[in-house]
Amino acid sequence: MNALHVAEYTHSLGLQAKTASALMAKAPAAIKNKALKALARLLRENVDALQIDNAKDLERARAAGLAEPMVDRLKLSPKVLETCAEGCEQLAAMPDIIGEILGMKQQPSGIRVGQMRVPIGVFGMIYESRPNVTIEAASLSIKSGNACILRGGSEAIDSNKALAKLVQQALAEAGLPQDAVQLVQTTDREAVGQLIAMPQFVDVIIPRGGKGLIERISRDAKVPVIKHLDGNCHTYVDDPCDIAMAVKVADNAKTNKYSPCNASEGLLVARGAAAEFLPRIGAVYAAKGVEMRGCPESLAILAAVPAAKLVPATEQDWSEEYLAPIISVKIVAGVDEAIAHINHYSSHHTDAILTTNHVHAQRFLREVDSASVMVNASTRFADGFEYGLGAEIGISTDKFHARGPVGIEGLTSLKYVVLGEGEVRG
Ligand SMILES: NC(=O)C1=CN([C@@H]2O[C@H](COP(=O)(O)OP(=O)(O)OC[C@H]3O[C@@H](n4cnc5c(N)ncnc54)[C@H](OP(=O)(O)O)[C@@H]3O)[C@@H](O)[C@H]2O)C=CC1
Ligand SMILES: N[C@@H](CCC(=O)OP(=O)(O)O)C(=O)O
Repeated sequence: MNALHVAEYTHSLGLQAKTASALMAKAPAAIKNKALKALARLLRENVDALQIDNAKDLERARAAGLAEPMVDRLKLSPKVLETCAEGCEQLAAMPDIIGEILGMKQQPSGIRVGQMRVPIGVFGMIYESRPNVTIEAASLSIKSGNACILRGGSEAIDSNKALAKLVQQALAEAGLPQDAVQLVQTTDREAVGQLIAMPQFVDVIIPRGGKGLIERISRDAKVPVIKHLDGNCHTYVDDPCDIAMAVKVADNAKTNKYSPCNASEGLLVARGAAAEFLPRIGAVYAAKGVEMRGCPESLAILAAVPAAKLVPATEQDWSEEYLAPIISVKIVAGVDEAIAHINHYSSHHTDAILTTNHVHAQRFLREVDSASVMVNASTRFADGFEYGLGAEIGISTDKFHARGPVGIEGLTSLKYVVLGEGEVRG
């Protein structure tokens, strides 16, 4: 496709989405739930076929030398597909919030004023090469009565095309417009440029990705944006803290999975806890092959850990999102320095304190300026499903409209509803 064809193609996706969105906005809950249940069934019926399409993506990715954590996120294993199917069923079982009226109150003039929850309309989403996101985004879009245009990562194109076909089949089975969920079928980035510049069709753009994507969106978007960007997340081990718990949580926060945006990339340790904590977490990371990029003081302690991969940290490391078996390690004086470091270097995604001091915990929750702030829990929990939202569009690193994991509510807005009996303003 040349640039002109990409523009025409993206324009047609926009027009179709806009038309479908009007039908989705008034679709009854039972019909939307029928589509979600049909999608769950189709995912289960097509596990083998989906593996074949996914294998094409995996083969290309391996041939291109994609890093193992990135290959891992590309996989559509039967387990991943079952989780997607269960997610659709869970969304179907959740109450429909579209059309609900909140806070209706009579005013001195006699009119009653409340707010009605309505779909946003059409959202365009650009996301990484993780094909299960196609199902999470599609299912949330259906449940929230929106239409969407999905542009997944180019490495996942075959998997995404196969999944999008099933989504459209499910929509058709339920009698909903197939164009309510459309996948951009080309990997040409020109389509991204078009998608973010069609305010006549697209109400909001959700970019889910790293720094290259941020730059493009900031430069070219003509549509409102809810950013879902990089995660330079921290775990701060306080003094005092339960050291055994801190080792378990800091291990999970880094090594449970390396590619997600909610994995911890920085480990801060209070000076008073370092002598006891660092050798223990150092041994765990060493056993898992995690490289530790430390400040001089932390390296002096970690040097005693057999087989530890130690590298002196540079200034750049404090800002780095590795998405790999690497973590930066810094000893800080205490909670004040930890909060200051996080507010300076973190990407305001998710940060955690591990402590037994209530005042320190409260200060961390109030003073750390991130979308999720946690006490005694792994940053890996920053996820819509884990937060009880059923599924997630992603983790918003913006402050407006939606912040943190975004579920159904994040895809809606509230409009004012005014009910009168002929009142006029004096
Ligand atoms: N906050 C959140 O919810 C989430 C954030 N992330 C973040 O995403 C990043 C990891 O994913 P990664 O795949 O490396 O992210 P990228 O930003 O490289 O890619 C994400 C998507 O953006 C597209 N893209 C990237 N740059 C451009 C550009 N200049 N113009 C047009 N499209 C572009 C990619 O397309 P193409 O395939 O063509 O490269 C892909 O579809 C990490 O920073 C991670 O934290 C990941 C998941 C969730
Ligand atoms: N909320 C998700 C994070 C998804 C995420 O960041 O994905 P990716 O960057 O593709 O590895 C989870 O924890 O499963």
